[in-house]
Order: sequence, then structure tokens, then C-alpha cells
Amino acid sequence: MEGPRPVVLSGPSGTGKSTLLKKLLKDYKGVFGFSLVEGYPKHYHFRNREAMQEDIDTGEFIETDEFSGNLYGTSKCAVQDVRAKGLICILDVDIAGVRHIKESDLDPIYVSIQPPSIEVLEERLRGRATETEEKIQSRLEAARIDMEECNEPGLFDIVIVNDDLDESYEKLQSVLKEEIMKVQQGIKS
Ligand SMILES: Nc1ncnc2c1ncn2[C@@H]1O[C@H](COP(=O)(O)OP(=O)(O)OP(=O)(O)O)[C@@H](O)[C@H]1O
Repeated sequence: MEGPRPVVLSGPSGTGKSTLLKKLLKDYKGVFGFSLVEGYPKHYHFRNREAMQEDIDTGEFIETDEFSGNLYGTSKCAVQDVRAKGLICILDVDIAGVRHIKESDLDPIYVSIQPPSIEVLEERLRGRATETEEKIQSRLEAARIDMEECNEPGLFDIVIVNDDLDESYEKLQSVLKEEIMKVQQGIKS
């Protein structure tokens, strides 16, 4: 397949994925891209519910979610579109999404961002002050599972324990170096 490999960023909520991603987007302008999200019934990229369900059933979607009757998701096709533009497509998915992508032919680089400990994660979630107590508890529960499963052999190319932010960012850049260089060379030529 043409174009740079996509990147899967996974890991518990509050572990620092958005923080690291923001740094990447700032330092490497015009290198990364995001796949469009399609949805029903109220969505900018509107899909007919039956047609979308058919695509979900045949495995065309990497991730879907339904919230208050709104169905939305990311299709493999949308990821390929970003790749065809010569950009590294960023996918922020949970571990179930990672397993699903493994069954596809997307061939991304799999990166897991983990907290140094559950206690530190709790501090970060509380420090962000964006969640209710109930939400914090459910995120911590999901995090415990994620922290265990991320070490499963062959699941991730790299597991970055995000303790020192600069060190984590260095590690992230180094695992993406080859793909970043491909895009930058493409921009120059
Ligand atoms: N290495 C770090 N050391 C200390 N604090 C950090 C570090 N990385 C991120 N943080 C802080 O932790 C909080 C959570 O980070 P962030 O919002 O990036 O997490 P996330 O993984 O993107 O979460 P979500 O999946 O819920 O969007 C933020 O307040 C951020 O500033």
C-alpha cells in the first residue's frame, strides 16, 4: 500500500496521549492527519443508518460507538484516504480497537502510552478536573485492565511509560522517525 503507515495511539484515559500528540502536531506540521468520522443521524459526514450498519457488519469500520442514539465511527477507508494524501493517520483507539485493527490490513505502528502507576494516573485524572467522580472510577477500572493487557506479546510495537514527558516524547518520536522522514521527503520532492 502507498503512503506512510498509520499510527495507533492507545492507553488509559488520562495517561497523556493528547499531550504527546499536541507536541507532535506542533513540531511536525503537515505530517500527520486524522481520518474523518462518519455518523448517523446527526453528523457532518452523514451516513444512512442501514448502509453504515452493513459496513460495520462486514468489518469496514475500525471503531464505532453509539451515544444517545447517535451512531458514529471510523472506517478503514477513511484511514486509507489520509494515507493516500501522504500523511500519517493518527488513530486514538482503546485496546479493543487495537485488537480489531490487528485483524485488518492497515498495518499501523502500534503505540501504547501507559501511566507510571494507577496512583499517578488518578492524580492526572483529578488534576485535569474534567471528570465526575463516577467517571474517574470507571476510567481507573478500565486502566487496570489496559495496564495488564498492554504487555501481551506482539500487541504493541512499543509501550511507553509516560513518567517524564520529555523522555516519553523522545521515545515516541524515535518509533515514528522512519514514517515522519518519509512524509518530510515527500513534502520536499
Ligand atoms: N508526563 C506527564 N507528567 C505529568 N503530567 C502529565 C504527563 N503527561 C500528561 N500529563 C497531564 O495529565 C493529564 C492527562 O493528560 P491527557 O489529557 O493528555 O491524557 P489522554 O491520555 O489524552 O486522556 P484521554 O484519553 O481521556 O483524552 C493532563 O492534565 C496532562 O497535562
